Amino acid sequence: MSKGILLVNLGSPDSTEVQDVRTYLREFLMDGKVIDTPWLIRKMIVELFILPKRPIKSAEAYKKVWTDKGSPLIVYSKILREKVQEKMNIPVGLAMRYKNPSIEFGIQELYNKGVRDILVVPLYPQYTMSTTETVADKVLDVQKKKFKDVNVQFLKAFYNHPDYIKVLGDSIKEKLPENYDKLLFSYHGIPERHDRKAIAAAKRSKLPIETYRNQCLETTRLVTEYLQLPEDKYFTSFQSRLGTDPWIKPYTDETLENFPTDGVKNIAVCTPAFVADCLETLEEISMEGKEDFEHAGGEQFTYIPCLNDREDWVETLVKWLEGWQNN
Ligand SMILES: C=CC1=C(C)c2cc3[nH]c(cc4nc(cc5[nH]c(cc1n2)c(C)c5CCC(=O)O)C(CCC(=O)O)=C4C)c(C)c3C=C
Ligand SMILES: [Fe+2]
Ligand SMILES: [Fe+2]
Repeated sequence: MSKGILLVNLGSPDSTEVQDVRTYLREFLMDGKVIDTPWLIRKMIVELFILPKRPIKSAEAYKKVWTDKGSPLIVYSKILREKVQEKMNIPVGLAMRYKNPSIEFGIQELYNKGVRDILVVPLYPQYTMSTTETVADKVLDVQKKKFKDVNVQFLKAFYNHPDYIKVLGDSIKEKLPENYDKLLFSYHGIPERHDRKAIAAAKRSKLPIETYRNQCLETTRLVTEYLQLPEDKYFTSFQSRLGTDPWIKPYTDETLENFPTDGVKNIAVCTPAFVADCLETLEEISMEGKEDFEHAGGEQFTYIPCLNDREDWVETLVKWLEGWQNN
């Protein structure tokens, strides 16, 4: 059967217009694996409490990072796809979980090229219900409805894969200033409840599972071991909290505000839950986070970019994908 690859990332609004941001947020937040309440309650939370005002604020944030070619997340994902395609002799497609190019479009493109056996690559190093699981649900849903003769498989989360740890470690080493007080690993957060659900599901199925929080801590542990950093030189925190539920801690915004009072004035920040720079890294961390840190008395803030289209990251992906192709 003819093989192909589908890279999948989260997705962005089609433009920075408030209406486009609202449509995007509606699709994203009405996903039951993102806001995991019964449908009616979710609909009320999203329509009454989030969608009236949040799109206005988010549209302003998107405007600060938008490029001539569109959203950074999509632009970097497209370049990554092109570079991986250049090195592979089977079709490589790209899709977004929300908005465009959709998963259905991505599978259709591969299908039109004769592909009937697809490896889906969720571009998230750590797995959790609001990322990897929802990609799998959507792909399987589309496959059952429209592509019954297509076989799909999924690349496993790679948060502890030695190849990934090496690429991430090298990307950090290249940007880490000589004199810094701490390297902050800021991961996207999730509600604590999502990890509790993962533990409960693992117990029921008797399968081993790492919570999302533990996967993040493991990525930090392996990278700092690779870089031989002493324990007092790094810290892990969780960003992008939404709503009033408790999310996994410690929170990045509080960490950045408290660092200077604790004598931590020169920092570098990396964001290993994201493989491509996006709103959450460029605006929330490298702009807002930097400003809050400096306002609290911080002196030096170095943002370490995501892997984006780094050559060693492209080569690593190609190595993994060829492993599947030749299997
Ligand atoms: C309940 C809400 C959210 C959960 C859970 C969540 C998990 C989660 N998200 C990412 C990756 C990204 N999130 C991005 C933006 C973003 N995330 C949420 C909410 C939740 N995320 C919102 C509302 C937004 C939109 C922006 C905003 O209004 O603040 C992005 C950036 C998208 C872009 O266009 O650049 C990414 C990437 C992960 C990895 C994750 C769980 C681990
Ligand atoms: Fe998010
Ligand atoms: Fe954010």
